[in-house]
Amino acid sequence: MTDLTTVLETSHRLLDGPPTEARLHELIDGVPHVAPEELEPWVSAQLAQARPPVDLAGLGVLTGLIDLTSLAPDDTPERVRDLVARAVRPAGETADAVALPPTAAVCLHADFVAPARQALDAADAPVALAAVAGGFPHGRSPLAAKVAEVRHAIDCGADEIDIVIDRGALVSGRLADVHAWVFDARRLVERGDGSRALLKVILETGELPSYDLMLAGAFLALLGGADFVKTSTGKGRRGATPEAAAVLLQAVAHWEAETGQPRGVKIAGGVRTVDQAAGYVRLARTLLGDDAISPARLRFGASGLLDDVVRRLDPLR
Ligand SMILES: O=C[C@H](O)COP(=O)(O)O
Repeated sequence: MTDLTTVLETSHRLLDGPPTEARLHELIDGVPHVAPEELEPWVSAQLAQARPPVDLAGLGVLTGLIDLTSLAPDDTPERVRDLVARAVRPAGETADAVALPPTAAVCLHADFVAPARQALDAADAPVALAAVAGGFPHGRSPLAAKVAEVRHAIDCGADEIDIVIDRGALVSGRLADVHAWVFDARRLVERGDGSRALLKVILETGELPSYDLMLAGAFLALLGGADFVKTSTGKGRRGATPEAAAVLLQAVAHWEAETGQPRGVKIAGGVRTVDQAAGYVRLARTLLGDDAISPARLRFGASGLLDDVVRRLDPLR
């Protein structure tokens, strides 16, 4: 895991100084441009070669990449406990339960971290607790409120924090503001005992007008210390698309080439079927390599994907 000093040193090296507006613009201008006329046919060709998993092992790998999510306005502590039980034992209390591993994480609103922590600790299973925080889904709360929400989630025991970028700042070219909020959040996920939570940064790609802006936002998030860049909140007009995921994967590949630091991509919003997920896995494998097909590098933030995984167990029982 990259520590805060490394984040600062890497940023200083790439920018050749502090994160001023001018230096950030220069850096982002140097990130390879995404041409839609090349990206879109390339993505289609990749998707045509995707092979959905058909056996228990393959479905298990996919399960282990899921951040099982509930971000409904009418969530309750009871629903949160059910979600945790499902994440821990995705196939339920049957003999097949051994066939599927736990999901990578559960992902919840920040006010449900405490009951989820309790349930996860009681289950003693390797499932991380992720919370959306910082004015999710729009990020338009005052900074003090965003800070307090992230801290609350950390203090209640979150292992991972999903924040949204300042999209207005990105779209209007205020790159220093985009970077500053990510870096603030990166500092906030540090705990008093020297450990820290993971930071995932949501671009809300479905609301961004160009692939270049997605790439710029993702690269700024990585520069600010994001462990993962994430496509969507699931609350926008459009969730993840294979093209947006490919752009974020390219940003992570470029980051790794420049810094030697591996980072991850979380694909979220509207991923409901194993076939869809297989397309994204294909893109990740092609752009980041086989080793990236692990929860340290690839996640699916999804409320319904696990249902399809479990459905596909039926013929195998
Ligand atoms: O971060 C996760 C998303 O909110 C999940 O979206 P979904 O309900 O479309 O799967």
